Amino acid sequence: MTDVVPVHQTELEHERGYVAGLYERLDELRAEKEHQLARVRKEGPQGSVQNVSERDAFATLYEDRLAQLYAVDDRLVFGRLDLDGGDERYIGRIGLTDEDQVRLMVDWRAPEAGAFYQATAHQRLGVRRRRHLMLRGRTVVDLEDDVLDATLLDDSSVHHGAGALLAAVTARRTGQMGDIVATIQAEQDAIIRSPLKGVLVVQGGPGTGKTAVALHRAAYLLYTHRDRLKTAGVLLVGPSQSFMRYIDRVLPSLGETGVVMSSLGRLMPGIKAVPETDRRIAKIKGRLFMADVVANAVANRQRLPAGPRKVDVAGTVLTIRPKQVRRARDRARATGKPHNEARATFVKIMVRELADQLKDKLEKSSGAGNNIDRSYLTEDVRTSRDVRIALNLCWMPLTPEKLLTDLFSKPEHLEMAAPFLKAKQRRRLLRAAEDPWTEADVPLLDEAAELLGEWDASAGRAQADQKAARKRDLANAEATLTNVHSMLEDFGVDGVVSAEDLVDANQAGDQYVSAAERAATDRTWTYGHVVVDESQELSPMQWRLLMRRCPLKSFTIVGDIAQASSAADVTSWAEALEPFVQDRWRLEELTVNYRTPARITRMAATVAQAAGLPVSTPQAVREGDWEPTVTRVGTAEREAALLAGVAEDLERIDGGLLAVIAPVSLEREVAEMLRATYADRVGSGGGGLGQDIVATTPGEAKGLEFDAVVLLEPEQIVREAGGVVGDLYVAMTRSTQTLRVLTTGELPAGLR
Ligand SMILES: Nc1ncnc2c1ncn2[C@@H]1O[C@H](COP(=O)(O)OP(=O)(O)OP(=O)(O)O)[C@@H](O)[C@H]1O
Repeated sequence: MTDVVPVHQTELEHERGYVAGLYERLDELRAEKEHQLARVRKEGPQGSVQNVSERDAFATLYEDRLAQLYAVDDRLVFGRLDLDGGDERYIGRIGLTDEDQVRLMVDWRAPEAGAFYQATAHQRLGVRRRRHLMLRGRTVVDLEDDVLDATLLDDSSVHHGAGALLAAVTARRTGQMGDIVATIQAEQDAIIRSPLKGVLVVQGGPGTGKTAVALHRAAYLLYTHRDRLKTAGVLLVGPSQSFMRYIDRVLPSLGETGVVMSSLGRLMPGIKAVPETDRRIAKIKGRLFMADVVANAVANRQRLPAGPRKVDVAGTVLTIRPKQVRRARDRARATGKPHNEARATFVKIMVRELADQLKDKLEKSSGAGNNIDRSYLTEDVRTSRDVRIALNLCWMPLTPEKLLTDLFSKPEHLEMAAPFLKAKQRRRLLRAAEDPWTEADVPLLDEAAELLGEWDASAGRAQADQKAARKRDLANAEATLTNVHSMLEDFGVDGVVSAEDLVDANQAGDQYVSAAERAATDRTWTYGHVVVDESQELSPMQWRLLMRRCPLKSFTIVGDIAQASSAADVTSWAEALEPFVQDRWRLEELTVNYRTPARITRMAATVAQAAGLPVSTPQAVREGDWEPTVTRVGTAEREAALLAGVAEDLERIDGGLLAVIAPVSLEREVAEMLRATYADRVGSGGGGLGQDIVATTPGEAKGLEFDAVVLLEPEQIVREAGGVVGDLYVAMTRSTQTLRVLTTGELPAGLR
């Protein structure tokens, strides 16, 4: 009898040998870069300015490359293609060549790697066999072959494993999202590699890999369109800080660090907004008419005095008349500049007119002729405290924060700016001046910043100077690049470095900041591409802000319209996008659920459909081991039932991650209950180090996943969402293994 193990073993040994070679090369490259970096650093700050800045530019390049080489260590290689011509092609996180430029491994994003994800038995794309390599540490521990060429089926080297995809989707969750680079499915790959231009909407039910696809697409676009995107950058927007923490390791593991990641609450540099807990407020602040409210609020800060106003200029009393202010105001507004910048025009006109008035008065009182120096008079007017106060009352320089604080804390300001809102709606918007900014305020602050412009006109000039200097530097850098071309080639980075890289590196020496870092701190930065996750949640005002961040309108928008909470207030992508791009967007759909077992998706879909949500019948990759349960208990028994359920589920998931998802009003109580038994094991969001139990809410759990979910009081969750079932649907679809529903009251339709 022939034993199958030796054949498998032979193949395994073969792959181990090859993979060891790849790691050897990786180590070599690291050592090389370390050495080059040390050498450059050792040179110290000598030589001409140009030498010093060239040295800094190289140091930064080596540091970036080193960071990338270190980030890709885990599962460096994951696939092999056997091609018709007899060639073998290894697919991994980055491309590797040996000293003679012979290719050892292809970057998964390169066109030559596409077949790894796209080839099927029907459309082989020249592939005879696709092999998945499963690694632990640096060792290949298993193989899995997809045979696409039927003549290979009897080949003894073919190995059918347990299924790379199944192994990936059943792996225990850690509270941190991992990449899916080894098992991207064909429908996902087509989206990841879709062209850069235009607006791409990716619609998919829960767990279909929308977040994973969004992240891999960001990495793919940066790789494929490096020239265009390296300097402008890519912005990735997610719903909350806990979500951003959940996904923040994925891009580095794909060797990419150039993406600016931001939650909706952090899109305005310098503002750390908290979630808006009152959905009614979020809804009002999210509507597009708020742009008019903000514009009105700005216009209302360009005021006419009620009557003539006397001002003292160096002992002479002058009069500021409403008519005069109106004229100056109209001319300043006609410049089309933002408030703070147009103010300079307003002040200039007023000062000139007052100086004329002063001149007349002085001449009249002294009887002197036309011989008073105008510049002295202008200076007198300008430095008069009375004049300064009077002009400020007419046209005060403002920050976005000050404008909105006044707007929402002074009822008369709000009434003037939003006369078309009902009194009840305006009352709802009022807040104390010291209240923290919420996510719903961020687009309004951004709108205000846009209309107010730079605080100080000289800051605008400084920016223009900076731009001119940058242009000069770019020209110099182009010249430098030509000189160092051959040097770069030696280091294997030619083409990776651009003139912009050199300028950036030159600008600040050790305080070098990448395009991504600069973009993250500059509100007016415009990106080359924007990826938006959980985008069904965005309000029209949030869309408006994001559209401003990418005038080229190059977007990847992923989400599930059925998961929308009530605050988002949209029922279709067409409705959400129409105001900004009309019908110029394309739709792709993801149809397979990789997260949630079929038993759970069926129950969640029933609940969604009972509420009239347009949820299609889910297709899940596995059935799951445990039937979801729904239990009704008396209020007095709720705690005991919860703790018993948690204990049982923890045992089932054996070291995995468990979440109790509760209505917002119960979250704190639930966290305390859990802490009384599990102490430090209890965390929030996606959990933390050593925390395998999480107390959370449907809003916070959006986009995250857990091995077990215990869901408390579903009817109350629906009530808190203003009767919309989206949040409950989100909560029910977070689990990778078990779902347990506990209620003391009614149950929503579909769960009864
Ligand atoms: N091709 C794949 N191979 C392995 N795992 C995958 C694949 N696609 C998705 N997954 C896994 O399925 C889970 C769900 O993916 P993801 O969070 O991206 O879904 P989603 O569509 O954004 O979900 P939701 O809208 O419910 O938040 C993740 O654990 C992800 O790693």
